[in-house]
Amino acid sequence: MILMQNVNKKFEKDPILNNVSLNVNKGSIYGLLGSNGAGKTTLLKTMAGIIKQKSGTVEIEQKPVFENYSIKERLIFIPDVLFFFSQYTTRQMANFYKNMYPNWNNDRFTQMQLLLDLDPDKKIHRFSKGMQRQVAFWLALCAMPDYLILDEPFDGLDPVIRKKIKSWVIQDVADREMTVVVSSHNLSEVEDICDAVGIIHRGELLLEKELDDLKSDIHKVQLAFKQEVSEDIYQGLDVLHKEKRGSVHVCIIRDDYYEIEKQMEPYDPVVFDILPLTLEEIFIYEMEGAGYAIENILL
Ligand SMILES: Nc1ncnc2c1ncn2[C@@H]1O[C@H](COP(=O)(O)OP(=O)(O)OP(=O)(O)O)[C@@H](O)[C@H]1O
Repeated sequence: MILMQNVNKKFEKDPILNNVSLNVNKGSIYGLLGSNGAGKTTLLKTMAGIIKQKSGTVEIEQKPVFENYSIKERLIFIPDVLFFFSQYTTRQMANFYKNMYPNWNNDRFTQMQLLLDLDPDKKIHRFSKGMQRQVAFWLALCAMPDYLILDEPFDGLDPVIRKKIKSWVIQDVADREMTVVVSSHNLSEVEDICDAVGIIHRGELLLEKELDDLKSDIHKVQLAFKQEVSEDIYQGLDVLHKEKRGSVHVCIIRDDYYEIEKQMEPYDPVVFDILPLTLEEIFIYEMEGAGYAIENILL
């Protein structure tokens, strides 16, 4: 489990992280979302123990991460700007990783070579940007980390490789409870793999939610009635947003499906549809409820 509590970080005098607290459960995939400059990279580097917070605590398995060698040999951070030793081939990097990470798996290195179709003896800097990213995942996953922290990991990967790598990550989460944190600007990019999502804006964590809770609990409802109806129809329901499109009422309600049905039935609607929301829609309304326009933060 990764736990950050009241973390503050400044660069010179500029506050970059403001009182950030977050919680990543073991064996889960946590999506960290935010616009350019929101503080995602700074937060991930702090979480990975690469930089030190000014105040607050950053712990993995209840131990501080910074300068903690026993945690770091089980944790891999793939940065948004990749780093490899110049002139090194993937095989040479693999030898370096073998010494750094005690759980290194050589058989896996050979198996993945076939699946990725990359030459391990070619100098990495001669690969394309997307291929270098594949090398980063290849090495990271062969190190068998318990914690994988990924900063904008899928940028530059083609859709086929992206799918393949996502499935390997998910497999490791399922098979051996690897814990993953992944940052992105794009909700739809991480929606299919995450169990929980946090949104950071100007160094503050605005929202942190488990996706299952969100999805089962929020609905788009379309209603039309023979006669005019008053606002009473919504009484007792948690309505996040409502608008009228012609004669159709469209509203977003955070409530149980059956509760909504029970409430509306006495008004005998001629149109009554309860629809699920996409994750992007859910966040738009959640953030609207918190007083933020998500368009300025993510879209
Ligand atoms: N080494 C540094 N020195 C000074 N300021 C920095 C440094 N690194 C980051 N910052 C500042 O911290 C803020 C947050 O940057 P950060 O890279 O964490 O954001 P981000 O959410 O990852 O952005 P992006 O999506 O653009 O990569 C920015 O205002 C940036 O200018």
